[in-house]
Amino acid sequence: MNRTAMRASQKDFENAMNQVKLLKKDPGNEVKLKLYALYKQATEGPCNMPKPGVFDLINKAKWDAWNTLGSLPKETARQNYVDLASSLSSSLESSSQVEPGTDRKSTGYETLMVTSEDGITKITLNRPAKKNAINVEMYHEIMRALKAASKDDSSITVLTGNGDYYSSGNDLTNFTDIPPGGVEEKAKNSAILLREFVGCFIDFPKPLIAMVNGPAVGISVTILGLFDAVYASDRATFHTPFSHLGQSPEGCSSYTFLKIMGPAKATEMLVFGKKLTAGEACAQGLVTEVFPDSTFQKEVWTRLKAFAKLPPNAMRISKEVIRNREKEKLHAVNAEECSVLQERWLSDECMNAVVNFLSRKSKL
Ligand SMILES: CCCCC/C=C/C(=O)SCCNC(=O)CCNC(=O)[C@H](O)C(C)(C)COP(=O)(O)OP(=O)(O)OC[C@H]1O[C@@H](n2cnc3c(N)ncnc32)[C@H](O)[C@@H]1OP(=O)(O)O
Repeated sequence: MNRTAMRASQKDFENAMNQVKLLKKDPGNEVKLKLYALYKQATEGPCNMPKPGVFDLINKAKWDAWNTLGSLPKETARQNYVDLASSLSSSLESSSQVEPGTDRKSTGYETLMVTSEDGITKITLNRPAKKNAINVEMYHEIMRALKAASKDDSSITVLTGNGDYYSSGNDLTNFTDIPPGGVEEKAKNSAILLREFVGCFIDFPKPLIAMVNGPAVGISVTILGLFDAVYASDRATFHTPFSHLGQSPEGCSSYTFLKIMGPAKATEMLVFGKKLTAGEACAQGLVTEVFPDSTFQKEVWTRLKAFAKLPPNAMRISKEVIRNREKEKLHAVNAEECSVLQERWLSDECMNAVVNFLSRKSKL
């Protein structure tokens, strides 16, 4: 077909936008910038935004991508958007089809390893090169894995990390993927995602145990207050640097941490970002027990295998008795924390912290 003769209709364009929303795999920042630029060119014409400041990295990248399209006609931009979306959905869909019998096929997860054995479902955060930072795909996969574990025939569920970190918390590049509705829409979508994610931990019906194999940051720490037991290697640290990041507590920690360690110690962690060693976290009640790193895996698995032999219904009902009267309160706290964060994510304090990390000017 002669491509220059093709003209994508408004309907084709809308279908292509839906196709992009439904992609199962992240196409990467470069492609997302192209899509953004073509969308803006197709709907508004040539770039009409003032050039953002040099430190406003995210908006600067978007401005550059749009501005590069010069005076490309709206119709051509619309056609190019449709072509790009269609090539993405075929290439990303086919690359997600793997040979039968491979690990990926057997687990169906991109960012996790999930195994079930000896009555224990083990969910391993598996982005070691990124210190197991939780990207949007991982949030969804953890929720999917928890829902599956709540229904499988295992008695207990374990969450741990692959590599030297347990998790470095929220993947800060999540903030760079801005939808057409802008940063407000991004903040709203993130608050919805976070609320659903934390809700899965509040409602998880079986004993849920964290094996904290190394440093833990941000949301990977706060949700520990919703686990039934937390075993830590003596290499682990616990760090919630929300003020440093212009953010505020989540994971119900504004409630659970106060109950667990009292307001003074909770404030040191949640407001002043004090990093705790595993020993300190244990002394304050956030961690159940600390093990030397050299024997951590062996000692904890021996214990977990013994737990998994206990009658599963008794364990489930005991958890219900212990936790159920708190559930309503926890959901209310979760909702409130998410709504405060939705505002925080739009603040200069938060945006500057993210830009500083992404431009490699800061680390925790
Ligand atoms: C949508 C729901 C939102 C829920 C709200 C959640 C809030 C939080 O979780 S707040 C906490 C956010 N986390 C951080 O601020 C941690 C940022 N990371 C760091 O400060 C450091 O990376 C480190 C201290 C965790 C580790 O430092 P280091 O040992 O020097 O290792 P690298 O920095 O070289 O990291 C290797 C590699 O991994 C990338 N990475 C690590 N953490 C994150 C992260 N949280 N987000 C995105 N990327 C992360 C890092 O950029 C390196 O990548 P490459 O340069 O590509 O190798």
